Amino acid sequence: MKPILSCRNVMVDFSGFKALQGVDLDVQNKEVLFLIGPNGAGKTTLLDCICGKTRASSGQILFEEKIELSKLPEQKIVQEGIARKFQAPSIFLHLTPFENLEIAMKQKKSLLSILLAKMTQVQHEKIEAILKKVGLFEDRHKLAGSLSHGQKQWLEIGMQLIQEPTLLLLDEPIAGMSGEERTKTGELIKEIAKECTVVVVEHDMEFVRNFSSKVVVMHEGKVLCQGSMKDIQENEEVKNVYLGRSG
Ligand SMILES: Nc1ncnc2c1ncn2[C@@H]1O[C@H](COP(=O)(O)OP(=O)(O)OP(=O)(O)O)[C@@H](O)[C@H]1O
Repeated sequence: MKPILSCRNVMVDFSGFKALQGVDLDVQNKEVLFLIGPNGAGKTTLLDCICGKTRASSGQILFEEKIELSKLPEQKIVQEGIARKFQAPSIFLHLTPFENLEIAMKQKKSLLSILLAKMTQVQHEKIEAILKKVGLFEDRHKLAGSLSHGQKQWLEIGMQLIQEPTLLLLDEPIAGMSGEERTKTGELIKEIAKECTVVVVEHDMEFVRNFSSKVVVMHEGKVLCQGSMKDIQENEEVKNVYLGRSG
């Protein structure tokens, strides 16, 4: 099977500091791939390179076998179907979940024109479907600022999903969440992966164990190893650099 995303020898140099030192990674269509590894391993930098926030100093990042992402501006990468959710939610707290999704759906217009413009029935239904998917339908008319931390994160995921991405990048999506919210987020990721490939940066090993289809371990700007969670846990190098001897 051809990978949906293929990174070859990707390097990032921050004024002499080599944050990525030749990353080779294939991501298959509709898999839930977890990127793990010690602090500073380069996980976030790799997501930044894929979505165009950071430029690779060399190497290739090929999307859908033909689109060279390392040459494209961020907005064009979004248009190609790659969505990125950052750690901190960037939702409008003084608007409702419904309105937030409305804005995300019509990204390029001004805030006022979006809220004044009439919505088609199809658009309305699309927003409602996303609200149901992320578990916010009941709360769709509350102020987003009054939602729990987990609900705010789900709203932001919904704002990415409404763009109908092919590849969704999530950076530590369960940070700060309660146990119940973590499980719901894992279930949501599994649901999303029916239609979209998902790459998740995560430190919580229980979460990775429960919801990953593939795990990639990064260390010092490179891929150290990859496989199932079981493969990873049995790998001696991974035990040494990350999971510890008891891991
Ligand atoms: N803009 C930057 N300028 C200089 N160095 C940077 C920059 N961004 C990241 N780094 C460095 O690059 C290395 C990789 O950082 P990155 O955030 O990708 O690691 P990470 O694996 O995501 O770590 P964590 O798990 O702590 O989030 C770190 O040493 C970091 O300090």
